[in-house]
Amino acid sequence: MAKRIIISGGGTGGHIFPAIAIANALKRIDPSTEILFVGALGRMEMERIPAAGYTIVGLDIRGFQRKSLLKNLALPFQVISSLMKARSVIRKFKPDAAVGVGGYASGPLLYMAGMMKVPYLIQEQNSYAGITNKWLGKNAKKICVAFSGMSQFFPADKILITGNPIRKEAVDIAGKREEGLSSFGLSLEKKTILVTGGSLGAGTLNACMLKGLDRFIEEDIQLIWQTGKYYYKSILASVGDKPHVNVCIVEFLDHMDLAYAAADVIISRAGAGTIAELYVVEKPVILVPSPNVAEDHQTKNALALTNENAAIMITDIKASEELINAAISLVKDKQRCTMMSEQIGHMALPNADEVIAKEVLLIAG
Ligand SMILES: CC(=O)N[C@H]1[C@@H](OP(=O)(O)OP(=O)(O)OC[C@H]2O[C@@H](n3ccc(=O)[nH]c3=O)[C@H](O)[C@@H]2O)O[C@H](CO)[C@@H](O)[C@@H]1O
Repeated sequence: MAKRIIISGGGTGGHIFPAIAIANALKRIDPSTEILFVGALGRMEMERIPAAGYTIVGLDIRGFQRKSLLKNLALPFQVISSLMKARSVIRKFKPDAAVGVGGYASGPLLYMAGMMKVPYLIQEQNSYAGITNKWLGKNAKKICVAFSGMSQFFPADKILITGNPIRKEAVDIAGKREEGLSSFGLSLEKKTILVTGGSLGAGTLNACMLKGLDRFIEEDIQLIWQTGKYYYKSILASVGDKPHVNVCIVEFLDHMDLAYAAADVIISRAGAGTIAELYVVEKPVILVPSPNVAEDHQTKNALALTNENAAIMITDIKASEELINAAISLVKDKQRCTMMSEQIGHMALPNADEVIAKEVLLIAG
């Protein structure tokens, strides 16, 4: 009989896209699987999940606001109302299993799933687990992770190292270089650097690109520059409405495959999902880990690559000084690019999406 699965979580692309990858794999294995997403109202998942063709229900839940304690006054009420809504969603949808990918909505949904005896699986993308996932891990049937050493956060007998699930369409780049460059209005003859700050963009990378823009233009190197939603308008205001022909500035890349295919070199934050994709697209990459994440986990993500000579890492603090020169010399160094592409390709854990989907179906009975 067709299984019914709830997938919960979101907040940033780092949680949303693995969730979509798992859903797509569930559908590939059994197209009759019924999937319902549960996210947080007002967050990115409320747009991205329907765009991927799935139904989502929103809970009115936010995280703890460290910057404004006043804003937390409503938090206990939000938690209670989210738990009630999670209970009614579970009652109505009657899932055989639930999946949590992290983000605000995972907490109330998985807690209620546990209370209502719905078996659940957690997918943890990072080498560090937050407090909610650690707590939810106790009652999980399975915890799928991408890094070793996760038994410090979760019961060892429930852990399965699967790697991070990625959307197949985001990394399907074979034969798409020309289409990719044309889609960004760029020339096929010139070297091209893709700059991505993860799903929300990165202030440091944007500042570096602004500072180095003239250097790239002098060197006749093309840029696909993803700014992120929050920075887009101010970057355009600084660069001017009509940037140089070598430069394509976008708020968000809807077709990662075309951007990856067009790039000779990639400059990126070190989010776990992006890294899992970089393993597969096999391009030379410079990682600038975000210093603003729990336990500095992006540096750990990046070190896994630099230890294998599979990427260059530049710290956030040194980026302003070093990034532009490093990128220009890398894109001109064919031999180093080839070596780095080979090394990064060895790190892929393919088919994480299907391995996880099979585990979900297993716990769903
Ligand atoms: C600041 C922050 O909290 N970052 C965290 C967040 O990163 P973030 O949300 O940036 O997520 P990742 O880097 O893991 O993945 C980004 C995802 O967004 C997609 N994408 C990105 C840009 C774009 O324009 N279009 C697009 O589709 C990428 O293809 C990728 O699938 O979640 C990750 C996974 O939990 C963590 O490792 C990061 O530390």
